[in-house]
Amino acid sequence: MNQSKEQRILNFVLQNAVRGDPCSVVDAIDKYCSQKEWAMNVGDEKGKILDKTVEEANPSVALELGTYCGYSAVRISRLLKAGARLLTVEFNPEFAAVAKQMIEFAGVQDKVKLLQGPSEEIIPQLKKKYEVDTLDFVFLDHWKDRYTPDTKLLQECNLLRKGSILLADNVIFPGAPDFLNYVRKSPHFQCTNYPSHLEYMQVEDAMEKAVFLG
Ligand SMILES: CCCNc1ncnc2c1ncn2[C@@H]1O[C@H](/C=C/CNC(=O)c2cc(-c3ccc(F)cc3)cc(O)c2O)[C@H](C)[C@H]1O
Ligand SMILES: [Mg+2]
Repeated sequence: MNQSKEQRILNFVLQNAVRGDPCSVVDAIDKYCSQKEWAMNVGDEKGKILDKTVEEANPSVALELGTYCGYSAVRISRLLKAGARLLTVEFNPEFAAVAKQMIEFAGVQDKVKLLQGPSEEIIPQLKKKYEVDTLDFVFLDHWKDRYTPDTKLLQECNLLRKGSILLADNVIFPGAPDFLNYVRKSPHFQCTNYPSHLEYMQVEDAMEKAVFLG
């Protein structure tokens, strides 16, 4: 059975990155996906915005929706302080398997917990099953039409606190118009837009930061 693109990306990392070095894993994925096969990783340009926002949040507990190959899970977790953790949610078993190996090769497995399943089922379990009080940082990068329902679900489950930072990828391309509408109109969020470009392309994209005001 021939390999998937995601398995080819993983193999390139295993052969070209340095085990235990998260930066080399991120660089290897960017190299492969910019030169060989495009893939929907957040990429380096938007990745730098992600880095700055993670550093601003300095989270003890972070959540990512849409692990895919694990690029942003490795990118986020490399910045986490001692004892901090990232919970990343992926419902596709093939992608979860690739991401698990990616995370372990990068050596960040002690900081990252990969939760396999749909976000709408996992989010309501975070407090009791995963011992989360509130989330300091949330990265939204899953199906774009799920950003709004999952943001509402995070609020309903009391998982956000005053100052919790949400960061959403792709608010221009492919676009998340209802999410932009929701957070920008809501009195509970203070929003900032970060213009950028689609990963590995010269297409306009942007990220949106939404700080929960309580
Ligand atoms: C319903 C269950 C919801 N709950 C869920 N629960 C758990 N996991 C979920 C859920 N919903 C989805 N996932 C997982 O997250 C991943 C999905 C990621 C989606 N990302 C995009 O679609 C995108 C497209 C482009 C793009 C740009 C230009 C193009 F030409 C083409 C594509 C660029 C980008 O940066 C993009 O992030 C993964 C594939 C999928 O299994
Ligand atoms: Mg994306």
